[in-house]
Amino acid sequence: MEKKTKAFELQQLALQSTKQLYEAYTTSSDGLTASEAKARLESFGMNIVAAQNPIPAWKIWLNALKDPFVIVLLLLAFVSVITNDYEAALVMSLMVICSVSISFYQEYASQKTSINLREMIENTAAVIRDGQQQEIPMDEVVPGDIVKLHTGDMIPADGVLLTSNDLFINQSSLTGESLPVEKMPLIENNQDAFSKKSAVDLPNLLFMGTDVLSGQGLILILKTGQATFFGDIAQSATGSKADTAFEVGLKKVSALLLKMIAILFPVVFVLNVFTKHDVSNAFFFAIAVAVGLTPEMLPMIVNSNLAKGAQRLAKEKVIVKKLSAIQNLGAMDILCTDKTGTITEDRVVLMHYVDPFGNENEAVLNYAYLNSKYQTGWRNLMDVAVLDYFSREKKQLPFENISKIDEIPFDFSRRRLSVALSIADEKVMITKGAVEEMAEVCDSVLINGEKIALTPELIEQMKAVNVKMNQDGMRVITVAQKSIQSDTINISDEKELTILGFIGFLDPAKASAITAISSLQAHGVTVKVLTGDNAIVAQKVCVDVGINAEHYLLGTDIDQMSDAALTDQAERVHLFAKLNPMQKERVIKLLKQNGHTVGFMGDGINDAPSLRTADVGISVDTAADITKDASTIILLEKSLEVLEVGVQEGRRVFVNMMKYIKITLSSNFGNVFSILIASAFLPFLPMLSMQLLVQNLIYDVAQLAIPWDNVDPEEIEKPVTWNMKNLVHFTVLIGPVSSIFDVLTFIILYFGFHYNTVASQGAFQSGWFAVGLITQTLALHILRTKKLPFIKSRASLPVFITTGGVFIAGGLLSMTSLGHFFDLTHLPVNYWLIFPFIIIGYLIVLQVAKRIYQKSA
Ligand SMILES: Nc1ncnc2c1ncn2[C@@H]1O[C@H](COP(=O)(O)OP(=O)(O)OP(=O)(O)O)[C@@H](O)[C@H]1O
Ligand SMILES: [Mg+2]
Repeated sequence: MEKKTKAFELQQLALQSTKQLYEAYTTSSDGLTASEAKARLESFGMNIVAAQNPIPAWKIWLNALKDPFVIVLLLLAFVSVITNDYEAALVMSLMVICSVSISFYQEYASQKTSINLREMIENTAAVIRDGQQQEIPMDEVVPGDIVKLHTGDMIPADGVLLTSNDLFINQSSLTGESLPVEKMPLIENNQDAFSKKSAVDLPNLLFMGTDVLSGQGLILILKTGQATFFGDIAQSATGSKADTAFEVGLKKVSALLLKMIAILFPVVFVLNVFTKHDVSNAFFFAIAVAVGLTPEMLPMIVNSNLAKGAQRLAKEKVIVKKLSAIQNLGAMDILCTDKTGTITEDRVVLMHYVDPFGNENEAVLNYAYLNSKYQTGWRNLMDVAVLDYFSREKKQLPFENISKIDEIPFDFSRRRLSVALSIADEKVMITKGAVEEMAEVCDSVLINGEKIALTPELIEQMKAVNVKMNQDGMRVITVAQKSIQSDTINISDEKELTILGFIGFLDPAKASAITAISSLQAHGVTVKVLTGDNAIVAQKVCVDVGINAEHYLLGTDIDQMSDAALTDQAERVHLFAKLNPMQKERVIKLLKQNGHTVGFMGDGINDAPSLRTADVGISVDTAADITKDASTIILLEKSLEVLEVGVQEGRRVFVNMMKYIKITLSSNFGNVFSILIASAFLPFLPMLSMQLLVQNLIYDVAQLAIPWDNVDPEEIEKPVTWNMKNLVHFTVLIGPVSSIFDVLTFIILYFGFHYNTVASQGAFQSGWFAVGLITQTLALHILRTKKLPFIKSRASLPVFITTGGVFIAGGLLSMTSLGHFFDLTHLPVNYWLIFPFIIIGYLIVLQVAKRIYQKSA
């Protein structure tokens, strides 16, 4: 309903004249004043949608309270109060406070980290205020602002178009339609046609969440933030990126555990009712068992691991926009990258301006300069290089009276850029672009001021000039021109052009790319180059940085291949040249489908679709807004070296998270057996619900240190991926080891110490409490590494500290009167003499089981 009214309101506004709108919004073509803008920001609020708002602290507290562990504790506390056991109630309340505080803190801190990181990469909008154009953070745009739009910009908020120039918008986030839509302002003679259209189809309405594919425009902002059309759908749009393989695996594990709990709960309950004839105790015991099996720490450990990793990466100038991207970074086994700025220097330099035969020619430079200077689309490295050269060499144009008539912006399928100028009253169209695409639209060449029709010989001669330049690693662009009559130009005018000559840019391989690429390859990441440039230049650069580019595929080649054929080729080929944005994306999609975790690194607006499709989209801070928006990782310095560091960190995070999951899953699996056996045979509960919960809490706190743990270098040598089969195998093999020693403990306590009556249950429970706590904690040290624990691989100090904490807590509870709160009793000295042997026996068997697992995995 609300969406409808929003649309309706926008529609009504869109049909008003500019003058009416200026009045309604008390603004003008000079924009708002700074003070007015400030006042509006205060009354309308920041230009952000609710989905981007941080979760308020009270909600995080509430979420922490919703934890099953906490609920059971509260329930037990409540029962304790009813049964007048105030001591127990007090203890349980303390535990609740402790647990809730920890999870609140973790959750709050990871949210803060991710907000801080996001703030480091800011999108800006070009607003006109006080008659001046200025860049302001996009979230400070207010209704009434006038905003200038260019190729590659995101539309900052909902607005109405005032003027436009070949403006094409991608509205797919709103409509799902991926074809570009042309937008134009309302003028007298299109009013009728406009009034019949729905809001999204109105050519003069632009919406937040969409972006400029090409052209320019000027818009008046009507609605900002949550009031925008996008406001309501942002939630689903931002959350739409598919789960990472890790997240999928995590969900499977959680589902598995839930199933285990669902089956176990009734079984444990019924068994204990029959054997102990105490319904309420049996019920609470079953609940405590269920709580013990719930991996309540899982989200917390995962989040704090990721936040920790993101902070470390930020120090390396790698900004992670979405925390879960770190998992994919660690799992990535193919990195696709564009060429310019990634494996070549970030600066392209103009080196040559030559006529069709390769002789230096000032006219070629002058025309190239005019083209770059008067185009207003996205200015890329090559345009910058032309302008730089001109000013650095203090060149002067030999003409006067230049005015601009029109332009056709660059796009990645034409690979050309045209401007129409009037030079001393003569109208010319100047076009520059990729050699192959220019050849299609030129029919003559200018040689010594003379226009000569193209002949096969001439074409051969020019090709030789190009190839020579390409082989030297130079990218070449053709410059051409023709006289025109009309005052507008469009794509169909790009024909019958006369070639003036070529400009050559030096785009040399980066020295640092060589080491970075070999190191990535050594660590199991294959690097592939996906470029829009031609094959000869790209091949040269690939050879320079150590990428095997003997075989390559062109955009035109892959268009003729079936998905299956291309998948097969894409596995083997490392260089793809002359690709348009859609072709780049297709290669990535197919590699992904073939089971790889694929990263893509690019900085152009042509890279946005690929960045979105890749498992990890990597871009740079200087890239266009839509490019940054499509990426999950932003490098503050564009270099493959920091990426290498990022990959290592991603793997480290992955390994640490996996540790927790493996250990938790296997120890839970083992506990299931122990509890079933104890439930069936003992005349009393093997442990009180309270004791189970305390044990659980202590153990959980100990695991909080895992994100700070060391990782063996061998474990991050290769990409790390989720492997469900190995995980199940590990669980089934390792889990029962603890059951064996639990049962051994039961036997010792029951038969050796004769704790076999309800009256002596306290001692029995205390005995198992100590064994369970210590074995689970030490298991962490054995299972955290593939190597010999303590000697060949040592945990980090924080892990040792928390482990020590468990020992102290366990000792205090077992040996001092503190344990009485939980009905734990002192055990005879004899038991403590046997205790170390149980523990050591367990550790040895566990180490052996781990070895067996490794041999078989
Ligand atoms: N501003 C421009 N004017 C004319 N032609 C251009 C311009 N920008 C790019 N081209 C042509 O289009 C081709 C493809 O563009 P570009 O090199 O930016 O693609 P890409 O896929 O991003 O490649 P890269 O891997 O080098 O970044 C260029 O090789 C060049 O021939
Ligand atoms: Mg590029």
